[in-house]
Amino acid sequence: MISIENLSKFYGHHVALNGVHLQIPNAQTIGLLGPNGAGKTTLIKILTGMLKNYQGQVRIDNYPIGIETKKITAYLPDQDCYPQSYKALQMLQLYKDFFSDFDHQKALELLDRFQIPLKQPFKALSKGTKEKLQLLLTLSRRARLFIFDEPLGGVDPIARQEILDLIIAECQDNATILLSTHLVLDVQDHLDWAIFIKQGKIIAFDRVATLKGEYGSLERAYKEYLK
Ligand SMILES: Nc1ncnc2c1ncn2[C@@H]1O[C@H](COP(=O)(O)OP(=O)(O)OP(=O)(O)O)[C@@H](O)[C@H]1O
Repeated sequence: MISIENLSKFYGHHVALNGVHLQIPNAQTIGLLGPNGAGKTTLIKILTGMLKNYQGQVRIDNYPIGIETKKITAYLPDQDCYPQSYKALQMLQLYKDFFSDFDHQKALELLDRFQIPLKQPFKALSKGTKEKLQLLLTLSRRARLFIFDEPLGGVDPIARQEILDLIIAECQDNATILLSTHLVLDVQDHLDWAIFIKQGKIIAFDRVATLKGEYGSLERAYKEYLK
């Protein structure tokens, strides 16, 4: 699904990604895990076409990053990208107008399921509610690749599990999910694969079942690899 060869990214003299190689399989849920400043967001920005100035080869579904890859990739942008005065139903309309693969009915059902207030503008929603709304908009696209950069930080633990279950359900429809998070404990039972990244280098890329078998838990493996 995602093929990355010898990818490096410099910000001035600072190296954010350093010779990254990754072959990410189709229809799997992959955690992108690493400490602050490891290069996770930089990698995601390259995959979503937001960063263009890099060295190496990156392909999604055999296409170089561009219009074709953007069509099949649903990415959760940060909150600043949203019209702050829009209410939830206006957000749905915006997505419907913008993305031909947007499933409006599914989004309506998820609005109800997550009890998103319909009368408040985006800017008046709590942090966690904003995150839920953004997530459900992203998940309502019929994309082949979903990329989430730290989607769960403001969400309470019960909703977090519900959202993770929802994300995983997408994968059963043959989508690939790349999820960057610091919440290793919360996601460890939801992931098929884990990428450990540190200082711009891939430290490990393995099946979560293998890592759990070897270290007892994904969290322990994370600590061992990234200490
Ligand atoms: N626009 C930028 N200009 C200069 N340096 C940058 C820029 N963006 C990121 N960096 C640097 O590149 C490195 C990787 O940053 P990145 O945001 O990709 O890390 P991250 O793993 O997403 O971190 P976090 O978990 O804290 O979000 C860091 O050292 C960061 O300071």
